[in-house]
Amino acid sequence: MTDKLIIFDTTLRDGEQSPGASMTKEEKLRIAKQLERLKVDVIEAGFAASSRGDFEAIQAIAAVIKNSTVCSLARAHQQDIEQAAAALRSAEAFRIHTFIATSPLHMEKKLRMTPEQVLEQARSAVRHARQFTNDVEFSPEDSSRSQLDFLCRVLEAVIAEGATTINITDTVGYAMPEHHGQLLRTLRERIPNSERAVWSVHCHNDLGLAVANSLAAVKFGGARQIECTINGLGERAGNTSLEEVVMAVKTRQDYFGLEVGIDTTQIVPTSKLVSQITGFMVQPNKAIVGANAFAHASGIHQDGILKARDTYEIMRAEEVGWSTNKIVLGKLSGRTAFKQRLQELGIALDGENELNTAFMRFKELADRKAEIYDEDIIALVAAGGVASELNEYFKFTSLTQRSISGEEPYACILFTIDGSNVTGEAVGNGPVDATFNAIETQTKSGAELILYSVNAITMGTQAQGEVTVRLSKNGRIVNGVGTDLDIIAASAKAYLAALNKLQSKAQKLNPQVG
Ligand SMILES: CC(=O)SCCNC(=O)CCNC(=O)[C@H](O)C(C)(C)COP(=O)(O)OP(=O)(O)OC[C@H]1O[C@@H](n2cnc3c(N)ncnc32)[C@H](O)[C@@H]1OP(=O)(O)O
Ligand SMILES: CC(C)C(=O)C(=O)O
Ligand SMILES: [Mg+2]
Repeated sequence: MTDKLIIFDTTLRDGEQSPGASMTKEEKLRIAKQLERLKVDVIEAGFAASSRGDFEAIQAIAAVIKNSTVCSLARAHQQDIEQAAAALRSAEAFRIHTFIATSPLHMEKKLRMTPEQVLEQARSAVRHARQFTNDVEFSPEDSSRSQLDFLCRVLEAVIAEGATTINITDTVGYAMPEHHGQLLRTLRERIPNSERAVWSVHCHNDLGLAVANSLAAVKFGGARQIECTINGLGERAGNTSLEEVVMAVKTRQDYFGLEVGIDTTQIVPTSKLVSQITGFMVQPNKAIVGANAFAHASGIHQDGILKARDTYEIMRAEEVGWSTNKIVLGKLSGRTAFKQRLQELGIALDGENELNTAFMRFKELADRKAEIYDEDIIALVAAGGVASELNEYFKFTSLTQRSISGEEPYACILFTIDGSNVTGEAVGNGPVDATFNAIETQTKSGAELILYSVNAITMGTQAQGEVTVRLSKNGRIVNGVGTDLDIIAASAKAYLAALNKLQSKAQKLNPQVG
């Protein structure tokens, strides 16, 4: 029978130790329910003794989660362990996770304890935890900088006291994959009662090696539990990322020979939820859950993908919860991808010559524009050239805007319509509303605003703001994006960009419009 790899998620405990990722009880509960849908084996819900709020969050999670074991962290202290047990009491299945540092540095400088005192405290913590549950995990903190002989003594002692999981930690992300795998193997070989426990790893990403170290511990050290977090959230540079280890073990089943119980189609929804709640954006090129993880921009790859997805995809986007992979049209695209997109848009061109002409126009446009959207292609084919696409019909010039407490915000915008200067003035419920009203006094588009979102694309108070505006008119929906240091000016640019798209569609349907 194939061995199972236990997935222990610590997004709600170590993940929350990320500066800025603190979560409310309700937010933790939402994430815990999603982790249960993802079918993680163990949810570390928090550190019960750390605060009243965390205690209550663990209690609330323990009360509703039925299909995953719920766990709380506790120092090797009687009171911490009792708090953990009290918070977890109503869970269907629960685990107490107790820990104490075993490295010379931590014992001497932080705990100010002798190794013998640490050994005794570890032993009595596990003994105490076993009074509340048969499921007790013990972590020697800073394992990778601990002395092997001492580690063996402590671990043999805690297993004898009834610890059922032994979690080898790389607390500061110091380990190297080969050594970490070797460490696990040596410990399991040297400790006489090692077979009585499940061996686990908990790695940090300070050198970007958390996933590699975890997988090495599984492959070469016999670890059968990985501690990880969604999006790799966690203290400092974060923890092992759940999505990466799970997909590595699943995609390379031939190499690992292990099963995971995770419903991988829930990976992307979980990643999005955690990102939305914590406000930590996922970088576009992040493995598995980044927006570009299944996107193809270059012609040779697009051609390969359209002929056989396996050429450039080792996993299916759908397998991890994306609706599909993406072919992004741009200056590196080739004829195959362009032709395919025309077909998807229902545009039939007459023979290879027309296709070649359209493709040349597309390349010319792509050289000047980062990404080519469907509206661009429609306009490009309809207008018979690229010129109309590149000339912005509505073009931003400048904006004056005033917001004074107690007064209605006012905006005055200068822009061009088909090359002629116009000025619009209006008030509104807020500065953005006033700006959009001012634009409408001149364009009279009557379009409905259905989405407005702001993103900071650089850091700090000098951040470039990126605004997306989605407009709807006569059943057509378009997005406009605008960037500026001034968020209101970015909003105006985004609104005008969306109007340009509506305009180019209208021109295609009725060339007299405008
Ligand atoms: C590697 C990790 O991720 S460990 C988990 C880290 N997570 C957290 O620390 C988040 C929650 N922590 C907290 O809310 C607080 O630190 C508390 C409530 C746990 C403790 O608060 P305080 O009592 O004010 O102690 P403080 O945080 O200042 O110092 C920690 C104390 O715990 C001791 N300690 C640290 N780890 C352990 C341990 N595993 N077992 C026993 N004692 C420990 C330290 O030596 C120190 O003791 P001292 O006060 O006698 O010097
Ligand atoms: C408490 C332990 C498991 C930990 O988070 C670490 O060592 O990084
Ligand atoms: Mg940690």
